[in-house]
Amino acid sequence: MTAIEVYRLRRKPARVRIENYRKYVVLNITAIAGTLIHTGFIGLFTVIGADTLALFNILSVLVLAVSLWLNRAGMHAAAIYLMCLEIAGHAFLATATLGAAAGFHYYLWPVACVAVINPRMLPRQAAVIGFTLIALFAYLQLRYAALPYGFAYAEYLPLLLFFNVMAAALPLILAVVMVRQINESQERRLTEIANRDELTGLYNRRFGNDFLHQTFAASDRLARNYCIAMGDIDHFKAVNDRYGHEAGDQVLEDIAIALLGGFRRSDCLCRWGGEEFMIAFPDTTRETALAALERFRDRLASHYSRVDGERINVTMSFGLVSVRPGESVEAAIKRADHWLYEAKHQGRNRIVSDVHDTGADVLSHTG
Ligand SMILES: Nc1nc2c(ncn2[C@@H]2O[C@H](COP(=O)(O)OP(=O)(O)OP(=O)(O)O)[C@@H](O)[C@H]2O)c(=O)[nH]1
Repeated sequence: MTAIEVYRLRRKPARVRIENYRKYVVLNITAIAGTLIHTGFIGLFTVIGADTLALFNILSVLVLAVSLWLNRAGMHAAAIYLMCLEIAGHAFLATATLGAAAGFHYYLWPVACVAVINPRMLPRQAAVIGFTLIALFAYLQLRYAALPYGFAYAEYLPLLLFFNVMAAALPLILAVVMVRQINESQERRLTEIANRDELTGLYNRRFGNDFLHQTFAASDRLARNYCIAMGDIDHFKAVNDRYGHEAGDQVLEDIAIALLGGFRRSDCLCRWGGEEFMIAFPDTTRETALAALERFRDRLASHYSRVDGERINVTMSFGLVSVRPGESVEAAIKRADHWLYEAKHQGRNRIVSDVHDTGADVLSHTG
């Protein structure tokens, strides 16, 4: 469970489901803000002499209190419908009483917006309700535009219009911002899922390949050093055979954690497949990459996985290449694979790297 989920779990009322927490908070804020606004309106309407409206606002406050209770009880859809009904009724009555110049019919816009984004409603149904509410807005505007204002403090009418337009815009903008946030976070999450290996959380082969293709071109253009290492756990089959597949998975996860702690953030760590890993070192000389791999191999020597009280220690072999100018991703990977094979052949637990400028030298680092 993520930290934010733990926080939500602590804060939410018992009957609100964790996946509805965001909805619960937004509805709560809306209902509380609505209650405060309507309480203010009770005073305002009493002062200007619109007693029917003042009485209606007492009813509005009660309706919003019921909505708050429904929201806390987990009945979010019922809370939304009740609030929308209250706002629409109030907009109608206030406009019919004070005229369109007071701007109460503007509250129909956020109600239409909430109706349309409510996921409980079918899209067609939501569209019909949305258009009906906007049609009601247009009707009120046309019908009551010329209604003479017959109450006290007429000079403050423009101020009331300004307040109503701003207050009505607030939930509208909040709703759109919320939808945007949800969209962006879902997009980020989907991209993460598509790019990551499920077991280890490292990047997967598809992402690794894309990364190599993108960074190779830039590196070549700028004549920068670039290294690639292919790594493979030694005798991993024996781990599976002796301790079981689940223990093998545990070892893979622990290796991934060790890899993440062992290299720079700019290096790209991928699970290439099975028990094979690819590390891309952009903007890095062969000597630096070799030193980093050596440090990692040292680290691995004192690194254990614990499975059912047993300590499992594994070693890894690496093939390292410094990318040649103009070399393709596929050719560089093939060479790294070749030196990995050579490392296995020479007895494992070592790093074998090429020296590309001669194409002949082979450095072998053993434990
Ligand atoms: N537990 C687990 N095992 C895996 C996974 N992917 C691949 N393997 C195992 O990794 C083992 C790889 O075995 P081999 O290719 O023979 O290589 P090795 O035993 O590591 O020997 P060398 O590479 O020659 O040192 C196989 O037993 C696979 O089943 C995985 O996701 N989880």
